[in-house]
Amino acid sequence: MAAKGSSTGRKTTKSPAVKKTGSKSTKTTAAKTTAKKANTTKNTKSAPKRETTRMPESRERFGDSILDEVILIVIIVISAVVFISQITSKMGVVGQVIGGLFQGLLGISGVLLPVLVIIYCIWMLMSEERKWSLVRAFGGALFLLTVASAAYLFHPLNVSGDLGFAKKAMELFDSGSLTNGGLIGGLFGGGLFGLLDALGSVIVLLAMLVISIILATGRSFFGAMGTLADHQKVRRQVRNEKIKNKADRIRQEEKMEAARLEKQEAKRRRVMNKEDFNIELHEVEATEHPEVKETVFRQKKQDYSVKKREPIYDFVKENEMPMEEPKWDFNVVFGGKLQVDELEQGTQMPPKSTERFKVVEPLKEVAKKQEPVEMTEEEAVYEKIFGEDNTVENMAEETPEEAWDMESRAAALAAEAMRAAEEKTDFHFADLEDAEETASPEMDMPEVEEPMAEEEMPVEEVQPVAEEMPTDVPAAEPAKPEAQKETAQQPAAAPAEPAEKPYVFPPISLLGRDPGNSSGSGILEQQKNGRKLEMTLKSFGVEARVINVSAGPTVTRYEVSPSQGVKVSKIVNLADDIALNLAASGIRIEAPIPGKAAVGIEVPNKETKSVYLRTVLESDAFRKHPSKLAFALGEDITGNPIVTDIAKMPHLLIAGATGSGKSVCINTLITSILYKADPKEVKLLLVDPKVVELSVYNGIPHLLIPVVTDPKKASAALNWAVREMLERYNDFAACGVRDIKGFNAMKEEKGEPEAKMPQIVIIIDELADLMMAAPGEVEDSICRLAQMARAAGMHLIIATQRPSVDVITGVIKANIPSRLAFAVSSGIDSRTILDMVGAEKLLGKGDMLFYPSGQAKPSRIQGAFVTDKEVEQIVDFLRKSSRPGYTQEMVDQITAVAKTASGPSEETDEFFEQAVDLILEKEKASVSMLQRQFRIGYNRAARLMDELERRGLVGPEEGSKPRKVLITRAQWEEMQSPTEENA
Ligand SMILES: Nc1ncnc2c1ncn2[C@@H]1O[C@H](COP(=O)(O)OP(=O)(O)OP(=O)(O)O)[C@@H](O)[C@H]1O
Repeated sequence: MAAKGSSTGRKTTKSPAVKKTGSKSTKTTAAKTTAKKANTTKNTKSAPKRETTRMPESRERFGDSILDEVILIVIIVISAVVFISQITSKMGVVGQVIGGLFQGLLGISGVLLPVLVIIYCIWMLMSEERKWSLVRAFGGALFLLTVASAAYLFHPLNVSGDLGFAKKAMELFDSGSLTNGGLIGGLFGGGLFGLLDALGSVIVLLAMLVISIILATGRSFFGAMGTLADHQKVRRQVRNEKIKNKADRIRQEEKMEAARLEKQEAKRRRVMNKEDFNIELHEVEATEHPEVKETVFRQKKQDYSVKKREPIYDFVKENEMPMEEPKWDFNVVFGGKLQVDELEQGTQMPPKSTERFKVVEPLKEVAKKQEPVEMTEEEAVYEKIFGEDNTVENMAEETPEEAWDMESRAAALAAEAMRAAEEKTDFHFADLEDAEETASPEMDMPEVEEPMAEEEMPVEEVQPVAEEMPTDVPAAEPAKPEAQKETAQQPAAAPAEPAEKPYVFPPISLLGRDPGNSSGSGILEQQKNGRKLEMTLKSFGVEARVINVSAGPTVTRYEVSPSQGVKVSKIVNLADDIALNLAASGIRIEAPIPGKAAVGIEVPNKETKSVYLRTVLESDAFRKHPSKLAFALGEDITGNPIVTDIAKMPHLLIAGATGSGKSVCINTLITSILYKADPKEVKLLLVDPKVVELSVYNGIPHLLIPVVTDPKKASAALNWAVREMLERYNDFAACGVRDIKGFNAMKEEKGEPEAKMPQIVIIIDELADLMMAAPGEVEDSICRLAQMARAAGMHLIIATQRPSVDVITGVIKANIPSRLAFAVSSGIDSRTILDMVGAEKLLGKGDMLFYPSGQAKPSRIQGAFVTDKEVEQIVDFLRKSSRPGYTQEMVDQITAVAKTASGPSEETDEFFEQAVDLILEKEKASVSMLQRQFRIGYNRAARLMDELERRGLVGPEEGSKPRKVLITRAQWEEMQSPTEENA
């Protein structure tokens, strides 16, 4: 079909030429009887000539017409006749003549000649390349000559040497047959043999054979050899590929099998966990927010773990953190004396838990083994607070100068003992006694076991029994009941007697120790990911090398150095593709890493690791930090502890979606202060409109006033803070100093250390709630504090889960330079907090971007983790060892401020009269004008405008135009006068 089609096509293209030729021959030859035939003949003959100009493509092709095909068929038939005539005598006389002629001339080659011709013609018919080739014909002839000569050499004819050439030739011709080379073979082969003998002749003939084949086929001999080699190479490659694929398949199957097994194992573990945990719907004890409910996973009630208030955190954490079970309690309380069997006997620990209470070497001995280290004065003090050798024995050996320490630590130990007993029995000593009065350094340790033995009884029964035998408990003399929780909930009613009592730093053992078993990404995984990263970038045309890898607790950073001419933005744009190739949940790209000629690609670890607050607090960075406001933030991307100074920030904005880790961060901040600063040096003002987050701190000595939960009071507290700040400025001016440092240094010099000013940290957990309640006042106070409080030693920490512009207003943002962003839901939120995207890529659970003032770019940090339970323990300890620092007087003072602060805003805004003056002066009114003029928030300005409208002073809203002022100054004065008269 194709051949037919092409032949039709060819005919169509050829027709004009045919026509032209026809007209030309008509002109030259007058009488043409068979014009068509003549035309056709002429056409075939003259075609090559014409086609040089008109149809160059068809000139090269033989067989474009049917006639060509006919010619080829005729040639094939003639060749067949020649061939048959030579192999049989049945072709008659003609056959005999033809046979004799060909065999006489060529011998065996006479048979090969028609065969070759037939093959060639068939090839011509089949092939697309239809052109006669002289070279091929020559190659064929050479081949026949070679064969004939070879036949002569192998089968020489016996020709008499005496004959002349003509006779000799006749004889060769006559004796030509299928077994020899005939006349031509005899002449050429004979000549060759005569000249080169047998070997030389064979070599020449072989050479001729190769040349003839090359010429006839048109294929290069060496090319063919090369192709053969290539074919073999390709075949080998294919075979290798197949083997590789098979290996890959097997590996894949193995992987899938491993994944399946892992899944099964995980399922099994989940089932086991489910058996261990009950799901309870826990209603938080906040009566003001009865709708607040959380689903928590709690360990099944065990006789030793029943407690009224359980911390709320997810069960994974509970599993991960062995500190939940007070291994360290026993170290500290019993100084390593208590043995496992005693414990088991006394506490009825379940077998799983007792593993953790292994025999602990007495700490004193451990201390002895340690090499004496030279300590600075500060470290020595620190060691007293943080060291684990604060056992009773050690305390007994202490000098009288350290008596305060002994006393306070005795209180601490008593508190520990009580807490341990409480944990075991659900019995709260706080309900019965005053820990301070009963603390005694000479505690009789074994007695401690007795209340624990009560554990064997059902929990319900423990309480009455405990009440009946208070003397059984070492630090449990009957005392006036002091309801600590009531203190927490009704702070104003907690008058604190001003008792001069030194602050006892909470022991570090109250915080859980890092078990150190979980790891970040392994080295192998890092190498694999590094290679994948390079390959991925390469596949997108980015030449880059991974030059360094830093593995942090939750993410691993690959430092990629791009080649010359690669745009950094190109790598940044590939973030999603890289995440896809590394099968990562999401990656963040830091381009470039500040101070390095590399781009940081942060990939989440498959296994994340919690950063324990204790680890950071025990680090030199925290211990040796000179500031009392050192904040143990967490660990950076390389796993180094990060400690920052709140005093330098000087104010901090913390924002992040719900559940991202803000509250834990605030807890670590407060805990850092509790471990670093005496209440005389640092005071806290905690504002918690959410009620549940910070109320736990009620009763600690650092608090200026009890935790403020009422938004109205919060705004009053901020007003108080502003006044305090201004008073401090007055004091500075009076003393001729510039800031709190100068003031305190001066007082120290004068020998009046008690007159020193404490630094104040104001912490607001959830700004959004405050902004809703009293937007204008809160914004005003925050701004004034943020602008001026630094020198006065007052610092603001503001947290919010709503990073929107109506909460974090431009004014607030402009005045709070340091930012801490936790995971947020969108790039827009990230921009609101950090002025750049990135926080939306964070992983949650304490993964944060810390952007302090003065730093070029935010740095990624995994926040330290402190559990609610640990916080409770620390607070319990502080409550028992010291008194709250606030007085009723102070609380009353703030309440009074609250009244005045809420007074005018409830009725008429304090700016009302000034607003009237302003609109009368400008003869127009708009909310933005009021905002600008009085520096108040939108809500307050809008309320002011509503009030103006209600009183008929301004007209209604007119879209974007300012409102009309409906009265004149004279009218307003008239309106005012009767009021004044009444007044
Ligand atoms: N640094 C951390 N390390 C490990 N896990 C953490 C860390 N911070 C928080 N988490 C986990 O995240 C959970 C939620 O944290 P947190 O309560 O602080 O969130 P939040 O941002 O305060 O939420 P909300 O705004 O709703 O109060 C915690 O219960 C804890 O399991």
